[in-house]
Amino acid sequence: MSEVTSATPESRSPRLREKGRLMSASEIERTLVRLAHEIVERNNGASNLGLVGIKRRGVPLAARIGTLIEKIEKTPVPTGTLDISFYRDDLSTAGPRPTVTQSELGFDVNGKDIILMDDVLYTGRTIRAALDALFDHGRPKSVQLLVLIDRGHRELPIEARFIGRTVPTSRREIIEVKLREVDNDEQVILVELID
Ligand SMILES: O=P(O)(O)OC[C@H]1O[C@H](OP(=O)(O)OP(=O)(O)O)[C@H](O)[C@@H]1O
Ligand SMILES: O=c1cc[nH]c(=O)[nH]1
Repeated sequence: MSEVTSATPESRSPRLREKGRLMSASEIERTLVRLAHEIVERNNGASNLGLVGIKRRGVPLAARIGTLIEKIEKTPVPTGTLDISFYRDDLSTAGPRPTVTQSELGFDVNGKDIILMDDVLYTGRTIRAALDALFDHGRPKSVQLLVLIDRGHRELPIEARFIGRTVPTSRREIIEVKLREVDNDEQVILVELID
């Protein structure tokens, strides 16, 4: 039986089937606590750190990890946001009017050890674009990548230093990260494309 969801083939949404929950809200929270400790341990403290979240879900991750590091080290960590939609190398497939927004980093990245954060690492193209955007703001001492989920299938030589969970996936699967600040829900689920 074929599924018809709209008048034209172009506007049909792919059918998705939920395969299971990978992380609950409390598992996400515990993972972020562990990652905050790892960041501090591997950087000998937090004094030279700057946190940068990639819109959309990297932003609440950076904010939460910033709060956790502040609790551990008793010092605030500069935290900013990158919106990389303008820098993606696949704009032609991103829709007719991709949004272009100014990034508000809000602190000087020069000489800092930057922890760049996103929810999912897949092909690596978002991170490549984020690095371009970041270096438009200055020259950090280092850039270390943190992702909540690494699902494999890299198309570029990009690896994360801090990983919440490594999830082997097929290309027909999608990881959906839901965070309360963005989605009014909190979990990570695995879904499968069935169209
Ligand atoms: O490694 P990549 O192949 O670049 O994929 C990873 C990116 O895909 C998702 O963003 P998406 O473009 O779906 O936008 P969203 O964050 O607004 O959901 C996710 O949040 C990562 O940023
Ligand atoms: O599975 C994926 C791939 C890219 N981005 C996501 O959010 N999930």
